[in-house]
Amino acid sequence: MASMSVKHAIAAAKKLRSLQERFNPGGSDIYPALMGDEAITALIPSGNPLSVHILMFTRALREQGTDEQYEKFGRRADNNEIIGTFAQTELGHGTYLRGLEARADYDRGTEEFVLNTPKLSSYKWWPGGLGQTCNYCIFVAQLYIDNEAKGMAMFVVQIRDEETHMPLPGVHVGEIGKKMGLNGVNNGFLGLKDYRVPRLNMLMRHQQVLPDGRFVKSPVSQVSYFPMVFVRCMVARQNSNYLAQAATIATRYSVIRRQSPIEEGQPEPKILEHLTQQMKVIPEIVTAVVYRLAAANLQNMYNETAEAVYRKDFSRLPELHALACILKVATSYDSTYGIERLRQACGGHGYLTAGNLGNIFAMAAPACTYEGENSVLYLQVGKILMKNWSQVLAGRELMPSMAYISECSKMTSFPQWTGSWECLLKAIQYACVGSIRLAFQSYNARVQSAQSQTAAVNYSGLELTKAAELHGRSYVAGNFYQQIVNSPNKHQRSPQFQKVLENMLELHLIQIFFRHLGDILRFIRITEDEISALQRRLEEVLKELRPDAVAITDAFDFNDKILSSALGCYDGNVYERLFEAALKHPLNRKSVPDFFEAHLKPFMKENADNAKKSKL
Ligand SMILES: CC(C)(COP(=O)(O)OP(=O)(O)OC[C@H]1O[C@@H](n2cnc3c(N)ncnc32)[C@H](O)[C@@H]1OP(=O)(O)O)[C@@H](O)C(=O)NCCC(=O)NCCSC(=O)CCCCCCCCCCCCCCC(=O)O
Ligand SMILES: Cc1cc2nc3c(=O)[nH]c(=O)nc-3n(C[C@H](O)[C@H](O)[C@H](O)COP(=O)(O)OP(=O)(O)OC[C@H]3O[C@@H](n4cnc5c(N)ncnc54)[C@H](O)[C@@H]3O)c2cc1C
Repeated sequence: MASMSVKHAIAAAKKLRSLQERFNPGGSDIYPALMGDEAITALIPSGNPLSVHILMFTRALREQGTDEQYEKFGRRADNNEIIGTFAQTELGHGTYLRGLEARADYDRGTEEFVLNTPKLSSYKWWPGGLGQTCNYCIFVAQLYIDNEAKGMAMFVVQIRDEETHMPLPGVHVGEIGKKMGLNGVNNGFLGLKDYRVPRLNMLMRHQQVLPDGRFVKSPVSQVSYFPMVFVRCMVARQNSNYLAQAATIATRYSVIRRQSPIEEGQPEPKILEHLTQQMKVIPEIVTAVVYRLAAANLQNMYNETAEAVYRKDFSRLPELHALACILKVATSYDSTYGIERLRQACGGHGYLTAGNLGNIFAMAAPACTYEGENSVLYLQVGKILMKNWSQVLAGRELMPSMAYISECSKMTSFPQWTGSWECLLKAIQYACVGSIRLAFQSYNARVQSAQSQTAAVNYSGLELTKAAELHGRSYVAGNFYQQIVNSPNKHQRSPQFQKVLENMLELHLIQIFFRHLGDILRFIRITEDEISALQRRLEEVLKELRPDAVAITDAFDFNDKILSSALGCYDGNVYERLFEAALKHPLNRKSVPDFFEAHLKPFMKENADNAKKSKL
C-alpha cells in the first residue's frame, strides 16, 4: 500500500506542479493546498505520503531558515529533489514540546551539532513519510550549549543516502506500524546516535548559534511553532472538505433510497422526506459550508501574518494562533462526528467499504489528534481568553476576533428576546462571555490562592475548554452571519440564491442554539414558548432546505472519482454499483470457498457424528 501511495503521490505531484506552473507560476501557496486537496485524497485514499513534505518540511525551510539555508536546502525541497518530513513528536512526547528529549549539543571545536535520541522514549515517532519515503527531515531537538538548555531548535538532517536510500550511519529509521487509516503514509520512527551535522544545518532565521557558541535568542520564541500554525489552518479546510464529501454521498443516497411510507397506503418515499433524516443530513451540509468559509478567512489571515512575520512583525501571531487552534479543533471535531452521523444515515450500506464513508472518517478523525491534540488546543485558547479577560477588566481593547467579548462584557443583562438572527448570534456570544467570566473567577481564585498558573489552568480545565468551545462557535457563527447578511457582494447574488444562504444561516444559528441551550440558559432567560417557536422554525427550515439539498452538494463539485462511493455516484445507480462492487470481492471468484473442505465440512461432520453418538 505504501509503494502504491508513493507512486500515486508522485504522479499527483507532477500533475499538480504543472497546473501550478500554468495557473500560478512561481506561486507557492496553491501547490500545498492542491497537494492536500480532495483531488489528492481521491487519488490516494490511503493518505498522501508527501503531505508533510509539502506542508511542513518545505515550509519550515522557507520560513525558519535563512535565505542562504533556503538556497542550500529549500530550493531542492521545493523542487522535490529531496523529500523530507517534520520530525518533532517523540514516542514519549507529542503535546508537551518543552518535554521533548531529543538533543542537539553544540561542538564549537568542529562547529557541529551532535544529535542524539538518548532513550527509547526520545525516538521521533509519527512523522509522516519518515518510515520509507523521506531522505531528509526537520529534526526538532532541545538545543544545548556547554550542557545548558537553550530551548527548541530545528535542524536539517539527512537520514538516507540520496542514491541508494540506505539509512546513513547513526540513523535508525522505520515504519511505526498499521493505523486505523492513512496506511499509505508510512509514518515512521527515527533514532539518532551521535549524529553530527554542520552548524549551518540549524535553521537560523529567528535564532542563531554563532561559530564560537554564542546563542542569539529569537525575538519571539513562539515563531518556531509557526509550521504547526500553517497546518492547523490547512486542517480547517481539509476537514471541511471531508465533511462536504460525506454530506454529498449521504444526500445523494437519501434521495435514491426509498423506505417506510409516511402515510399508510402511500408508496415508500425517498428517505430524505423523513424529518429525522433531514435533521441528520442537512445540518451537515450547512456545517461543511460554514467551515469552508471560516477556513478561507483563516487562510487569508495566515497569508497576511506569514508576510508580516517574514518582515519580523510578530504582532498578529497571537490572534492567528488562537484562531488556528479554535478552527482546527472545531472543524476536526464537528467533521469527524458529522461524517459518522452521515454514515449512520445511510443504514447498512453506509457500513460497506464501497460506500467509502468509513475511509473518509478514517482520513478525517486523526485531525482531532495531530497538529495539536484538540483538548490541549482548547486549553491553549482558554488560557488566551483568560489573558484577554484581564485586558477587558483593565479596559483595554482586544484583538478583532475577540471584540465581541468587550461588547458583551458591557451588557448588564441580555436584551428582550426577539429570536432574530442577531438575537441568536448575540445569545451564543453572551453565553461565551458568561462562561469566560466564570472560568476567570475560578482560575483567578486559584492563582490568588498561590496555585501556579499551570496548575490553575489544569484545575480550571473544564471551564476553560467550555469557554474555548463557545468562543469557537461565536467566531464561526459570526463569520457566517457576516458573509450572508453583510457581505459586500451580497447584491450580486440572485434573490433565490440569497434565500438559500439565509435558510442555511437560519439552520446553523438554530442548530448551534439548541446544541448549547444549557450554556445559554445559564445566562439568558428564555421562555418555553420562545424555545418552542425555535423548534417550529427548525422543522420549517429543514423543509425549506430539503429541495435544495442535492443542488448545494452538487455545488461542492466532487466528481465520482473523488467521492469513490457507490452510494454517492452522480448517476444514482446505487444498487447496480453496490452489486458490481460485491461481485468483485475475491470470495466471489469461486462458488465453493476453500475453507469449506478444510474447515467447515469437518466441523459440521464432527458435530453430526457427536449428535448420533449421543442418541445411541
Ligand atoms: C501550545 C503548546 C500546547 C504549549 O506551548 P508551550 O509549551 O510553549 O507553553 P504555553 O502554552 O505557555 O505557550 C507559551 C506562549 O506561547 C504562545 N504560543 C503557543 N503556541 C503558539 C503558536 N503556535 N503560535 C504563537 N504563539 C504560540 C502561547 O499563547 C503563550 O503565549 P503567552 O506567553 O503570551 O501566554 C505546545 O506545546 C504545542 O503546540 N503542543 C502541540 C504540539 C503539536 O501541535 N504537534 C504537532 C506535530 S506535527 C504534526 O502533528 C503533523 C501532522 C501532519 C499530518 C498531515 C497534515 C495534512 C493536513 C492538511 C492537508 C490538507 C491540505 C489542504 C486541504 C484542501 O485544500 O482541501
Ligand atoms: C496520523 C498522524 C500523523 C502525525 N504526523 C506527525 C508528523 O508528521 N510530525 C510530528 O511531529 N508528529 C506527527 N503526529 C503526532 C501528533 O502531532 C501527536 O500525536 C499529537 O501532537 C498529540 O501528542 P501525543 O500523541 O503525545 O498525545 P498526548 O499529548 O500524550 O495526549 C494523550 C492525552 O493526554 C492529554 N493531555 C496531554 N497534555 C495535556 C495537558 N497539558 N492538559 C490536559 N490534557 C493533556 C491529551 O488531551 C490526550 O487526551 C501525527 C499523529 C497522527 C495521529
